[in-house]
Amino acid sequence: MSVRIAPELPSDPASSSKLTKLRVQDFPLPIHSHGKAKVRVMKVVRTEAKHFCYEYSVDTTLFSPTYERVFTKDDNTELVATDTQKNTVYVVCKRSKADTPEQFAVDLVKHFLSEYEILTGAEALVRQVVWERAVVNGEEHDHGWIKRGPELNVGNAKLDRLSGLTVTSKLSGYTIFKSTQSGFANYLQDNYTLLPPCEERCLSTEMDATWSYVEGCEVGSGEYDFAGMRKKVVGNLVKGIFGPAKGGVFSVSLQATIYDAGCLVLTESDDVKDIKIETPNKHYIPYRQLAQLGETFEDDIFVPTDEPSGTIQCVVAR
Ligand SMILES: O=c1[nH]c(=O)c2[nH]c(=O)[nH]c2[nH]1
Repeated sequence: MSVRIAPELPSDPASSSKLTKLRVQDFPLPIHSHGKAKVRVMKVVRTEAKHFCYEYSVDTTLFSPTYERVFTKDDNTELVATDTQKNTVYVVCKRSKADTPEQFAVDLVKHFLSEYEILTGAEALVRQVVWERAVVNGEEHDHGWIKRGPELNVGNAKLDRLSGLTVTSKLSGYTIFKSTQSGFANYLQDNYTLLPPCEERCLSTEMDATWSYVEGCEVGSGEYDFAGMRKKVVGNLVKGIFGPAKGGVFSVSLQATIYDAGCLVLTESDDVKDIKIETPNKHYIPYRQLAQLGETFEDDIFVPTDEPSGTIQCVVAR
């Protein structure tokens, strides 16, 4: 019978005969971290009456000055492997009662800091896929879901042992279209300008909006109503961009419109400290060649283009 003998690993990696480094000089390492990106998890919560589903893609990042030795000294002692971070996402998802990406992010960073003393900070970025309950014959389905568009609800939590908890919320890929009540005129005209001014155009964008919370908000309490705040912020962004349901509001530029919408958010939500709004301007170009094809352009046939796009963004802050 043959006996397998485990190969002896050198206890001091430096004494190993393996070549592990080529550098001839050490330099400072002012910034380092490690984490796992895009850990995908779907959680299904089943009640008697109906089911709920939560799909997330999570990035984790861990911070510890002690981990400098991992980079510089070939020393992996006490390193929380990125594979372990991935497993943690599944375990915390199982244990957590979170029904928002923000709360799941908070639960994750609290877990990391309470589990591993060596860490000085942890960050979790949680992107939630927006699954909408299907409606059949006017009734909400108990277990059928539909996903529309690239929209994501995102929560980010960063917990630092010294500076505490910071949470931000983000709506990404929110695609909107106005079929009127938009124009663009009075901009600089020079030898490079071809765009004709207009008082009537379509306006479209795939918006990202990121908001942070004023100090004193109990975002770490486990009870904060992130979902309610998201509904209010998104509602005011939509109101700011579209205006009243009958008649709307005129946009003289995307710049003016997103500033207006940002101000509305800050006025209506005392808890929001600032909001960053990013709006790539997706152009719908009038198809005037219709005339050459025996038809008339009546402000009705457009060519959608999203490349190149305008990149219009601002931060509105208190
Ligand atoms: O709302 C707009 N803002 C711009 O800065 C711009 N530039 C452009 O070509 N079209 C538009 N539209």
